[in-house]
Amino acid sequence: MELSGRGAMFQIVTETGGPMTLIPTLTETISRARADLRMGLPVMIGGYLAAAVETLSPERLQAMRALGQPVLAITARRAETLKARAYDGGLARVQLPGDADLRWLRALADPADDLRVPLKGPLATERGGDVTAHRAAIGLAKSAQLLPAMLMLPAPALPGLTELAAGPLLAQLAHEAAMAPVAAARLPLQSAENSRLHIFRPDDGGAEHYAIEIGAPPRDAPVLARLHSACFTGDVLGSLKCDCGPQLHAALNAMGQAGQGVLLYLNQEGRGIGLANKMRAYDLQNQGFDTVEANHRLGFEDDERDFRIGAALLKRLGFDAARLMTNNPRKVSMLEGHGIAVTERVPLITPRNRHNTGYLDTKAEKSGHLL
Ligand SMILES: Nc1nc2c(ncn2[C@@H]2O[C@H](COP(=O)(O)OP(=O)(O)OP(=O)(O)O)[C@@H](O)[C@H]2O)c(=O)[nH]1
Ligand SMILES: [Zn+2]
Repeated sequence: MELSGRGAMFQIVTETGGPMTLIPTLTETISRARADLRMGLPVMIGGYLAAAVETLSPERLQAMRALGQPVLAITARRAETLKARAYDGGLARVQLPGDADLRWLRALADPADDLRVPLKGPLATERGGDVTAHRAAIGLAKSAQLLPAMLMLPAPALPGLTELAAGPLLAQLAHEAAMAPVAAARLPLQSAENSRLHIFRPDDGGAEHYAIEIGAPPRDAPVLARLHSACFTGDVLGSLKCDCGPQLHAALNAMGQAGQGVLLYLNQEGRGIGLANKMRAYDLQNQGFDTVEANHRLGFEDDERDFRIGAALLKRLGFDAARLMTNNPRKVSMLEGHGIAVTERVPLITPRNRHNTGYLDTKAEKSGHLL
């Protein structure tokens, strides 16, 4: 490759790959795009200008409307609550009435006021045509833990906006991130003095995950293991609404007593929807919906977690078999499907109280938990 002065300088920096190595990869561009959406900046996806309704400003909405007629892409879950027809499989493209302002868009995206202001329709939705860009945009919003509602408008690329091709974005969002160990240190715990905390970092710019290794479990035997999804409210604040805090401590205590075990602390708060959306879900639960219905009304699936991470981390730590502490059969099958033999499911039953009993019943009735 011919190099200008600037390029030649780059080449000195890159020892092996040449100057192109300095250009962001697809994974890196996606990570940037997530940050853009969270800040309220639109991104370009497959020839569409795509903005997250949750973070869109009135000025940017006005600027988008000046360029043409946008549609609002929402999930079929959210469309169902809004009584809008979803012709595109898992999603719907809602047409914007001429007077639709940011308040209108937010009301469609966020179910907080659904009961107070029930009728948003009738909503007209589009059918036919290629929806790859819309699907990719919804996937990107979810992976940024934003409400899955994206304002979409075909537009020429604008300078400075992050640009992504729709098909590759969709494929990459389904791709498993590689986990690299970054640091580990001895960390004596109340439940087990002989413990180490390992930090793992994914290559996709996503959240770091942790492994607490108790004792020195032999790598050639099934390890007593728990995959624990982050729950700030339960783990840190001692919330009575769920069973997470008591489960975390019960698992660590059991491993401490056994003298060995591995607890993976996966930063998938709120079953993968993030703490802000979990609080939106709690607000809906206070209005009478159960934990599954609340997720659906927000436009999410019941469980948006990626349990492949758990299998990948166990493998990175050198284990290929586990005695898994869980009541969730999906965790067992996901591990088994990804190369970890589960030789035993160890139940992890914690006390009920008047605040968590409905939640536990719903997990048993709708999510197949063995409680
Ligand atoms: N969206 C949502 N997430 C919740 C709610 N209550 C708890 N959570 C989250 O649910 C997850 C529970 O994680 P785990 O205890 O590891 O998993 P589990 O599916 O309950 O399975 P077990 O291994 O049997 O505990 C955590 O990420 C919590 O933050 C809720 O009402 N809505
Ligand atoms: Zn919890």
